[in-house]
Amino acid sequence: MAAGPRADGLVLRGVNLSLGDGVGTVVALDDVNLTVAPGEFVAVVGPSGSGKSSLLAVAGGLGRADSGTVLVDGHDLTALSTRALAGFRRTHIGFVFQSGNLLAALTAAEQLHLVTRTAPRSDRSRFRDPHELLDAVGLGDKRDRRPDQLSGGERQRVGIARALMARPSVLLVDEPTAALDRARSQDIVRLLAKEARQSGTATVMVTHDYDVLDHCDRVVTMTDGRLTAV
Ligand SMILES: Nc1ncnc2c1ncn2[C@@H]1O[C@H](COP(=O)(O)OP(=O)(O)OP(=O)(O)O)[C@@H](O)[C@H]1O
Repeated sequence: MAAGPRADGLVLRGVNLSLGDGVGTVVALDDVNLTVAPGEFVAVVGPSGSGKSSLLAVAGGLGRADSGTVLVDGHDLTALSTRALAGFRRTHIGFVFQSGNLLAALTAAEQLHLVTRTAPRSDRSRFRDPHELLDAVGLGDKRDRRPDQLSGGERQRVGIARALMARPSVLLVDEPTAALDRARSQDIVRLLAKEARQSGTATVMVTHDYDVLDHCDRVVTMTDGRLTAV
């Protein structure tokens, strides 16, 4: 695997991305530069359509930039083959989505165990203990519940725990509080801040929720594909 210059956490340098083709082309990312240190918690705000989801996709290797560099723990994602990128993503990058994206038939503990079971044997030693992790996110007593037996905030906690199973270097979080009331939103973002610091995970959260920004170390704004510090 190609290693770039040593740079822990997440580094985006001069990243450009256009989407669509012909007359419909949109510049989703325009010379984006962003560094998130291990343990740092950065929020990304900005209008709808400004490129926030594109930023998470490129930072997490779900999509490829047209140009520029994306480093995760010093590894240049742009230099990896599609196959190598999929393996790297599984062990180094965690994703948390708006709805939690849980499997309806599985209990909270089973959602976490599944991550271990579907991973190659060589990756298994790095995983955290599902029970300890569910304790850490405040769900120790609800580990045997399925998603329909959990509240929205609890489902989101399971999603966060699942994303942290492989001890990722980078955690990418897309609007985690969109479906939650104010008190639960505060709890969830406080949990993300605590986990970022304790586990040293470089964490990026896209949000429209200005009430939760106090828990973040830094806030950056996307406007028309350009990133600026607040
Ligand atoms: N597959 C696509 N083809 C063409 N244009 C696209 C595609 N996906 C997104 N876009 C456009 O790229 C721009 C950035 O979209 P993106 O989803 O990154 O914005 P966003 O800030 O996450 O928006 P929101 O807050 O509404 O989720 C928008 O103008 C969007 O319309």
